[in-house]
Amino acid sequence: MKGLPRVAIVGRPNVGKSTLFNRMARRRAALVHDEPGVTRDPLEAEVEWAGRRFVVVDTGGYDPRGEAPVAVQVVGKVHEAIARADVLVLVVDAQQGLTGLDAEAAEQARRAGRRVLVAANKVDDPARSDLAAEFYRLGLGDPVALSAEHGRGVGDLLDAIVARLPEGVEPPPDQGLEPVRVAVIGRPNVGKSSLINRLLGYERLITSPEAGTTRDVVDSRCRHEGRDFVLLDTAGIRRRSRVLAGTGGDLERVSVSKALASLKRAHVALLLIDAMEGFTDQDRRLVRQVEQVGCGLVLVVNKWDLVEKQTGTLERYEKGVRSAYPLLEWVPMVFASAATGQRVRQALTAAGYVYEQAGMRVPTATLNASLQAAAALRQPPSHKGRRLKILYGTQVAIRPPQIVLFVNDPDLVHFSYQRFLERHLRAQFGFAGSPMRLIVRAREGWDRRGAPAGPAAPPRPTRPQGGITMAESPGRSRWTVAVIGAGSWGTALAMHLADRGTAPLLWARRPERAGEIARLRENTPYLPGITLSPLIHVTSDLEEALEPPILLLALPAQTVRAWAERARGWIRPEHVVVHGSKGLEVGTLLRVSQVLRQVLPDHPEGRILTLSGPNHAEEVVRGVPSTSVLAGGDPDVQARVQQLLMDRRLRVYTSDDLVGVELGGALKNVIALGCGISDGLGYGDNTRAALITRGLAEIRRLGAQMGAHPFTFSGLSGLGDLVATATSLHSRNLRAGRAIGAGRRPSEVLREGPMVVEGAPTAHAAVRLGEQRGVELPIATAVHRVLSEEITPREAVDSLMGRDPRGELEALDLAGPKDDL
Ligand SMILES: NC(=O)C1=CN([C@@H]2O[C@H](COP(=O)(O)OP(=O)(O)OC[C@H]3O[C@@H](n4cnc5c(N)ncnc54)[C@H](OP(=O)(O)O)[C@@H]3O)[C@@H](O)[C@H]2O)C=CC1
Ligand SMILES: O=C(CO)COP(=O)(O)O
Repeated sequence: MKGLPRVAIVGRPNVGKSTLFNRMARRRAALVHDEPGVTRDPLEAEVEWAGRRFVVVDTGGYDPRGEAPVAVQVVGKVHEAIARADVLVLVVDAQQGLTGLDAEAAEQARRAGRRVLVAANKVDDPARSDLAAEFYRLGLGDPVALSAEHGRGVGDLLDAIVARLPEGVEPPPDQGLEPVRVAVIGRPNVGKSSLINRLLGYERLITSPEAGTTRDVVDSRCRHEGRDFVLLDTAGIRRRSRVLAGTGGDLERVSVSKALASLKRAHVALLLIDAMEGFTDQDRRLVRQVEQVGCGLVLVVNKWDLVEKQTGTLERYEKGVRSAYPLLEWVPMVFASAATGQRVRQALTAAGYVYEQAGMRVPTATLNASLQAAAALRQPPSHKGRRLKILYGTQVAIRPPQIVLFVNDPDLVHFSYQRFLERHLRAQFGFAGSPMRLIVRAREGWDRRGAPAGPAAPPRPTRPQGGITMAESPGRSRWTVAVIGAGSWGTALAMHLADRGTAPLLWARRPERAGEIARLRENTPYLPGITLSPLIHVTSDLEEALEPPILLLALPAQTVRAWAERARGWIRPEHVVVHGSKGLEVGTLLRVSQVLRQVLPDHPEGRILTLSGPNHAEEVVRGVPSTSVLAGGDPDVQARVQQLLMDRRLRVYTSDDLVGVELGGALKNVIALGCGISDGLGYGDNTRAALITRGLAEIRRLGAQMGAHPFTFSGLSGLGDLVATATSLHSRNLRAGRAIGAGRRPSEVLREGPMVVEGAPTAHAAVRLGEQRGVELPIATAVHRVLSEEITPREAVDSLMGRDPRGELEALDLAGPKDDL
């Protein structure tokens, strides 16, 4: 709702503001009750009328004379809502007539300098519109006579509002991800409203130590890690019996039933418990409630700052809570403090994760392989000589995941075996934080007592190979993520995402290429023979490509600057930019993340990352088990991207060594070229092993000098990627090197295309970097001289082998100055 004009409904208590709000928002969300002052927290809703969209805000009753602490806070909230509004609707009660408080509220509204409309409510009898005339005296123009209760006159009011909205174009309706609806639940006074205030970043809801302050279900939107969340605040949930017997009366009962109803609207519940009080019976009941409703769960241990800690306190605490209820074993726990803000946002990260997990869909083939493995691990039970047979299983629903098991005889499924199966499936697939439904059915055609009546073929799997896919949720835009660059790597990444159920947008720089890929559903020059998933939307429209919050850049390193300059105008601060380029910029000697930061100086540093590792596009696209590493960015952003990409085919690690990971990925290409040259010359495995090992030594030397962690080069983006590139026929660098070693002219080989040979420009940059920083790089220098046609491949080998004797570990600086570029 960001960017929409705002309309605030104001007025003294009990004039019918909430009823009017509900009419305008066409819903029954605000509590409507005869007791004055019921609505305390501002409610918001998006309204569309006569082609315009705006946000309507319901405020608490304006009563500056009220002395209760809550009444004082309400006045503050009303002022806040007025200050943020473009148009004010002052609601008055036409049946009661003009009161002193109406006049005061009108004065406040006038002073705010906003456009004001007077809504004379409760004109239930159309013949009595004259009742509204009296309010003309407020000096705010013609009052609109209406009856919010019956809906009469509300259209006229909406017309009048639209006529007063500021000029301008509202942003298009949000086409991003479906917002994750989060219900914040817990016993009274565990800090629900404080937590929400923290998450929203400003005092949005009224908090008070008085139990039961938040009487209404209040929806509030916020964004976290590029995703929208709707927080549903609830009344403190108490046991129904206590409420009924308690003192709150009617109003409290309404609040509690609405709070429970909000669980039904939620994707994920954040259950707050009080760290000092521990996990209580009431908390257990709430977990059961969540499990019955079927939404996801995150447990937030609030007030953790107040707990005295010794070694192992957290682990002991966690163990105790998890053992209190079976589902809790699988639920993310966040130890937070709403008072200090500590780890509060992690609760949203966890909620996003649980949302994704609950939407996971396991292909039937994978599920059945897992069920077979389970049966091998633990023999199914038998009774009176008959053994349980699990014929096949299939996942029939998500949120929560529902798996139907077809068996020979459901009576043979003992509770403990069902529990074992659930544990086994969770251990394999996760479904973290989500209840899981295992439904056992007798397969039709099976005689309960004996053999099959017909062939028992399992249903055809939806995808030929295994792997887990994330379901596309209703309303979830296809564009969570855009892959920028439709070469080999970009296409493979897009396919990987699509296989996980995330519909990506794939940007190709040339319209004709985008058109061809879209038409053929194949990227023929780069990944021939691979049929593109229908979930991939191909575009060459850069503005469209920059809509999604996550951008995965798969561009040649030398082209990143020009692309970022073109994209700059559309890149928003919330964009997470992950680049997969493996190279150094020749002109500036910068790493690609540095290039991005130079072009986008105001972009949050925590949102620029790199993904690197031994990942040949040709193999990733086939789902060959692969590993990769994500570096840079804030840990929570890393976690989000990790979660976006990771599954049982691509295992994604994280690292905080951006310099090392980028340098490893860039420089291994140079060494791989060298290995190719050696192969082309007809040398053998000894030479390749020598080049890999000594090449890594010089990468580490330069890296350490630039502030990288030396161990990074023994990792996936160092040794791992070097081995993959220097030994695989998929590698363009290796192939180019081989052609050159075999006698072809480097300039000709490098011009051939269409695929980029990153090692060539990077060799040039590396040599200059080495000179600048006084680091010896003999292999990179030899490769560079061959590529520039200064020396022949054979001369290069002679020059390397003829160097002065030295110790193997000589000049291996393990720590150098931080890279300050
Ligand atoms: N291939 C792989 O397995 C992996 C590659 N990488 C890295 O990813 C990056 C991209 O490699 P990869 O996809 O393999 O490269 P490819 O050679 O397969 O494709 C290059 C892509 O870049 C596009 N391109 C070329 N020039 C420009 C430009 N000036 N502006 C924008 N786009 C341009 C090409 O478009 P067009 O077709 O229109 O020319 C093409 O889509 C490299 O840094 C590489 O090292 C990382 C991991 C794995
Ligand atoms: O980086 C790659 C694999 O990890 C791809 O290497 P090439 O660019 O040499 O094909």
